[in-house]
Amino acid sequence: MAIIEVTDLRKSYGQLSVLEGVSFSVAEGEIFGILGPNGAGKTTTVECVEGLRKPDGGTIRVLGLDPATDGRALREQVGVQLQHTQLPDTIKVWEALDLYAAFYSRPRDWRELLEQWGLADKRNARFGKLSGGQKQRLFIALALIGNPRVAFLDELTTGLDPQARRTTWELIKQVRDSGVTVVLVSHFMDEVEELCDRVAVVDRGRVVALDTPAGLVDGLDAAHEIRFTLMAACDPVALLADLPGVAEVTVTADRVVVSGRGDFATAVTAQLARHHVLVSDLRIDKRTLDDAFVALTGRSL
Ligand SMILES: Nc1ncnc2c1ncn2[C@@H]1O[C@H](COP(=O)(O)OP(=O)(O)OP(=O)(O)O)[C@@H](O)[C@H]1O
Repeated sequence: MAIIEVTDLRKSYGQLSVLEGVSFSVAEGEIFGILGPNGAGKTTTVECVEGLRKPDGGTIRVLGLDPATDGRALREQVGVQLQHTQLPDTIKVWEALDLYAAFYSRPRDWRELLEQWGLADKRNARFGKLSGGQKQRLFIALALIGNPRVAFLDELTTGLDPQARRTTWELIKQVRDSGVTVVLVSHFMDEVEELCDRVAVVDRGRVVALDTPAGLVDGLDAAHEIRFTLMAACDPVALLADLPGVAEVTVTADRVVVSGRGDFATAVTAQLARHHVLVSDLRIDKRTLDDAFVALTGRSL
């Protein structure tokens, strides 16, 4: 079931047209990513869906409600990650959670969230004294305090070290597994690849692709490649060209390049083993979400 439906969303700031017909839907229980270069219109899109900005055209339904007119009813069911400037430096961690819990009729127990997000020993610390990572985790805890059905998270792991990012990813998967739908705005390809069930790539105010991360990579014209050196004479074209997923086999002296799509690497390596073909320097060059992004937008993040 779609929990968010956005159809032909349009928005201009004065003469600047920022959204030119954005459409997508988010299914209940998924982690949905919004990926795009700077200025593509991601924040504008998400803030229209959250009811924080007013669109010029198109329709938005969140849990069947229009955020522009049913904001009050939606606020109970939607969690939004705050931006860094929105808490005073002097507020204590527990006070922030207690304050935000008071806005909701069925809030989560904030002590539980403190434990879950590794902030229990920072309960009495002032916001201004927290590290970047601790602030980030507090913002996520605040987005979840109202027991939302949908959570919007923007730049989830900015400022976190590699281990803290991995921990955050695991926690976000748990949030999804507990039934909360997550909309994630991100600049990080690895994060999107690891977390998102589906991704909308936004560029110049339009959705230029919408698929699973693997589907976006498979849609590339350029295929994955396997390269290896033959250690004894054999005919790799006869052996490999007809395997499922293989597009082309090129041989230059003893060096072989096999290009293909999907999981063709398993078929190729199994076939080599079955025919006792010994190879060396085997390398697999997989296309990545980064490649797909560059192909779709002409830019790298
Ligand atoms: N309130 C505003 N008034 C005028 N222009 C704005 C306003 N908010 C955003 N813009 C402009 O609209 C365009 C899209 O901005 P938006 O913040 O939606 O993009 P974004 O994809 O989220 O970018 P980033 O990744 O840099 O956050 C940009 O050119 C931005 O300068």
